[in-house]
Amino acid sequence: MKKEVLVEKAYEIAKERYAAVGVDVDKILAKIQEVSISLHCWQTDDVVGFENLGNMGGGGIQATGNYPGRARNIDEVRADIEQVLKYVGGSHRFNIHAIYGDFGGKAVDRDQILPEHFASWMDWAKEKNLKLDFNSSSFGHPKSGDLTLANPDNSIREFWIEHTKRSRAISEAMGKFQNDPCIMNLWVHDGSKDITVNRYKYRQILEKSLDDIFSTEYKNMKDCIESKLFGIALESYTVGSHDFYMGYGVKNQKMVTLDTGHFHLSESVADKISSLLLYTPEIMLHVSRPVRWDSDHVAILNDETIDLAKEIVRADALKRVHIGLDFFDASINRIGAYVIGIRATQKAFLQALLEPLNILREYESKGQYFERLALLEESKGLPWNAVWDYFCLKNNVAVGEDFIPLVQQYEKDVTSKR
Ligand SMILES: C[C@H](O)[C@H](O)[C@@H](O)C(=O)CO
Ligand SMILES: [Mn+2]
Repeated sequence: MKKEVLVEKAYEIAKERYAAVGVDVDKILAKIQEVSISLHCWQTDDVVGFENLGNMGGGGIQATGNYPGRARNIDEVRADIEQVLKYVGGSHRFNIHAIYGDFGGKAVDRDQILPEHFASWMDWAKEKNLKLDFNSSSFGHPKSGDLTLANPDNSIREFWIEHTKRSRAISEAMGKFQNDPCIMNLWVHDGSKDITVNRYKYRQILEKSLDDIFSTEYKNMKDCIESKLFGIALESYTVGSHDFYMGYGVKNQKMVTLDTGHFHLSESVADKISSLLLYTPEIMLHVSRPVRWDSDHVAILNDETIDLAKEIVRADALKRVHIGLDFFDASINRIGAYVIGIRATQKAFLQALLEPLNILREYESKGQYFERLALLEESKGLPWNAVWDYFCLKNNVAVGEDFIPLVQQYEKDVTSKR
């Protein structure tokens, strides 16, 4: 029997199976189609960028591995992303770091970047039906050091404030161009390798810098601020900790970015969703996979990602939570890495949407906790994968593992020749 027919048959059976627990699968299919994911640009090239200043590395992050074929220029990034998009259903976004500007071979320092350096990205995104998001870049620069926006040295701090203000202006230009708010993430690695006796002082400086940066109001961009547990070589102290940004975000009604790799490994990021939703307008996610530390492994369909998606759906917050990816694995085929991570994130949200929530909530309201636990357990085995396959089929993208040979072919034809 043809695979298409099998997928359609399985979908019809799944529909009935889900209907028995009160879930309308056709409606869920329409919802998952709307779940948009912001694809990070930096898995294409191991977070190097195109600044022509000589990326210094460092600044709290590090891509590991040397799999051949990383994108070496903007055209290769675009070609790779276009390839990735062939294997994922739905319409998505593209998230650019400031160091990926189209600088035309010139050395443009970070306090000099302008919207025009991103004009070709805007045109490309429009052509590909992608909306853009943006990030200021504090790492990999001679002025990165241990401290940027929290630096007591005026000239260094002002340099980074200027960079971040310009990044916001670029985000505004992108948002206006695409007629949809561009979300700008601010993550700085600022911290200390060893014990510091100035925790309060650096946080005070960071707060002042942020107040200055955010003093310009924009209509077409939204800010989000990302904490971290620690950066590489900055293990003892992080100025922008979760507590810091949680406080800043609540006080100033800014979006907080939750990167799933930025917490203690046994800490539940999913559990943070409902608290943040009560006190901040929206949330940004960086879906990642920490292995023992913030290792930025490719996102997979693990309990953490499923729980995160479930908490968002249970809070009816799909419109208030923006889903971005953040992993950079340089040890495997990079196009394959994207496809796995995007599809895993979509699958997690599909599972969340298929949860028989009405019955589960009814049980809970009546104190029927055995029944609640039993249905939670049984619903893990409901045929969500038949719905997933059907979603892929309807979107004309590879069903199941069929994308593996396609990614291999692109490697053979394109990336292996770089
Ligand atoms: C390159 C990204 O901005 C970076 O990964 C940041 O989001 C982060 O998570 C740092 O650990
Ligand atoms: Mn991140």
